[in-house]
Amino acid sequence: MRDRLRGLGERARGSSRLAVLRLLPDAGRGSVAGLAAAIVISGLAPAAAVLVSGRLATELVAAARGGLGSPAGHRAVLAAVELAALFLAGQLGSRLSAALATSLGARVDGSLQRRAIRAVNGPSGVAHLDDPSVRDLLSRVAGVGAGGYTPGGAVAGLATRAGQSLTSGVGIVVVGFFHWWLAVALLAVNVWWGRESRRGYLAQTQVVARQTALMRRAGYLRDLVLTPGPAKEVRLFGLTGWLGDRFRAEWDSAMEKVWAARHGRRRAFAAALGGVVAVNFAAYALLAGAALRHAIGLGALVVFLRAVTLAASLNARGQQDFQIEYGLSGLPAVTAVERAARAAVAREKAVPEPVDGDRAGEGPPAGDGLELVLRGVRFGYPGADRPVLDGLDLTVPAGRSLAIVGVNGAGKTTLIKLLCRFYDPDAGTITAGGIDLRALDPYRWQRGIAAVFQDFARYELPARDNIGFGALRLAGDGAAIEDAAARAGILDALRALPRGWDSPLARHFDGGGELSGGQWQRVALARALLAVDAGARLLILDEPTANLDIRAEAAFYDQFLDITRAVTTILISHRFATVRRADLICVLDGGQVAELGSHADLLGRGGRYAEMFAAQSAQSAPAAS
Ligand SMILES: Nc1ncnc2c1ncn2[C@@H]1O[C@H](COP(=O)(O)OP(=O)(O)OP(=O)(O)O)[C@@H](O)[C@H]1O
Repeated sequence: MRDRLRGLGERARGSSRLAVLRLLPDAGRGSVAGLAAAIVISGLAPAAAVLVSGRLATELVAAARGGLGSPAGHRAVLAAVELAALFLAGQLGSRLSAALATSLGARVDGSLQRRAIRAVNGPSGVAHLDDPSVRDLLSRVAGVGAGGYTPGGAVAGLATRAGQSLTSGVGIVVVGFFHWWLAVALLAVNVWWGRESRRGYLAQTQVVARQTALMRRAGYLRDLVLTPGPAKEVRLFGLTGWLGDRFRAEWDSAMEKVWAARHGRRRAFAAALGGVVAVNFAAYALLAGAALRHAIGLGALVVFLRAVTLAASLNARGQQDFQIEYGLSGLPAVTAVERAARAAVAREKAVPEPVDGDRAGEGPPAGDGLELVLRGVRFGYPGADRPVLDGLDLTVPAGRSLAIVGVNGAGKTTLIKLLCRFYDPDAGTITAGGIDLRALDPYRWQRGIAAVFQDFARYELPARDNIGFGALRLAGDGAAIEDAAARAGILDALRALPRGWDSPLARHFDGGGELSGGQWQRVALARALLAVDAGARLLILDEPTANLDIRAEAAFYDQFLDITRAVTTILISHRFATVRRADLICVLDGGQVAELGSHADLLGRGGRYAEMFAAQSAQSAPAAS
C-alpha cells in the first residue's frame, strides 16, 4: 500500500513537472527559446572549461621550459583566454537563465492565478465556496503551507537543475574516459541520491497538503492579530497572547507531521549520501593512484579531477528540490479547484428540466419590473439536517415592493440568495416574468439585479469605483455616479475626501479616507441605485438602513417610492418604520409565508405581524415620549 502510494506520488510529481512545462510556451515562446539556449550555455560552458583547463595545465608545464614566447606559451595564453571566455559565457548564461526562468515563472504563476479566479467565479452560485475542501484547495493555490514557493518558482528551480544536469552529465562522460565503470557508478549514485532527495520533499509536500485545514485555521488565528479589522476587540479583550498561543500550537501540530515525514526518510537519505561519498572518494583515490603511478599526465589529471567535481555538482540540490517540489505542489490544487468548479457548474445545469426549456440562456423578459412567483420552494444548505425554506409560496407583483419580516434565522436572506441564483431550490420553482430562473442565463439574470446586502462589500478602492461597480457600463460616467451618490446622501462626504473621487476608501492607502458605518451603507445604496439607473429590474435591500441615523433613514424613505418606481423591490428589515412603506409585507415563519398583505391589512388581522409591530411600537414609545 505504501509503495502504491509512493508510486502514485511519483507519478503525480512527474505529471506536475510535465504540466508546468506545458504552461511555458503560453508564457512566451521567445523567452522559452532564450531560456533553453541560456541553459545549454550555462550547462556546457563549465564542462568545456574542464577540458580547456587540462590543456592549459599541459601547455603551462611546457611553457615553463620554453617561456611565454614559445609555441607552448602561446597555446597556454590562448587556453587562458578561452577559459576566461568560457567563464564569462557560463556566468552570462546562468544569469540569463535565472532572469528568463524567473520572469517565465512569474507569468506561469499569473496565469495559474487567473485560472483559479476564472474557475472560482465560473459557477453563478456560491455553494462551492461554502465547501471546506474547496477553501482548502484555494489556500493551497495561494501557497499556504508551501513556504511561499509557487509553481512559477519551480520553473526557476527546474531551469537551474537542467543546467546543472547538463554540466554533471558532461562531467560523467569525461570520467568515462578514465574508467567507464566509475562513470556508471557516479551516475548511479547521483540518480539514487537525487531520487531520495526528491522523495523526501515529495513526502513532505503530501503531508503538507493533508494539513491544509489545520494550517488554514492556524493562519486565520495569526491574521486575527495581524489585521486591523479585529484589532479593537483583540486589544480590548486582551486576546493577543491567547491567539498567539493557539496559533503556535496549531501550526506546530501541523508542522510536526511534516517534520516526521522528513525524519521518516532519513535512513534512506543517509544511505544514498553514503553511496555518493564512497564513489567520489573512490574516484579521487583512483586518480591519485594513477597520478602516482604516472599512468596519466598532468593535463589528464586536471581534467579528470575537475570532471569528478562537475559530476558531483548535481548533488548541491537540497534547496532546489525544496523549491521544485514545494512549488509544484500548488499545481494539482489549481486543477482540483477547476474540477470542483466544473462540478458546481454541472450541478447548476443538472437541475430538473426548465419549465420553458427553449428559452434557456436568455435574459428575463422585457418590460417594467418583473413578477416573481415562488411555488412550493424547499431549500436547505448542504449538510444541514433541516430545510430553511419548506414549501414556500409567494408572489411579488411586477414593479411593486415587498417587505419580508421574520425572526432571526427565519430564512429572509436565504430567500433572496435563491432569487439571485446563488443557490437553486431543492424543490419547487421560482419564475420571473413567467420564466423559470433555471431557464435563464444566470449571468444575465444576475446582472439585472441591484442589491444592498446585509454584509455588503467595502471595496478598498477609489470612491468612484465603489459606486461604479453597480453598473460597469456607467462606471466612467461621472454625472451618473454623482447623481447616485447625491440620492444616497453621500455626495458631499465623498467629495471632501483627500483626493475626492480618486481617494481609496481605506486610510492605509496613500490619499485614502475612512468612512463611518453609516457612510459605507450610503455608498452601498448609491451602488445599487446606479445599477437601477443602468436598467436593473429587481432591487434587493437587505437591512439597507440598519446603520443610518434617524434623519438619514427618513430621508431615504422619503424617496423610497421614487427609487423603487417601476422596479420590483424586495426589502428585508426588522424596523417597522421601514417595512410599512412597502406595498406588500410577508411574514416568514417555519420556512413558509405565515402572513401576507399590506401594513393596514396585517394590522387589521391582529396576527403575528400586528403582535411584532405592537411590541416594537411599545419599545419605542417611551423613548419618543
Ligand atoms: N451559507 C450557509 N450555510 C449553512 N447554513 C446557513 C448559511 N447561511 C445561512 N445559514 C443558516 O440558514 C438559516 C437562515 O439564515 P438567514 O440568513 O436566511 O436568516 P435571516 O432570516 O436572514 O436572519 P437574520 O434576521 O438574522 O438576518 C440560519 O439558521 C443560518 O444559520
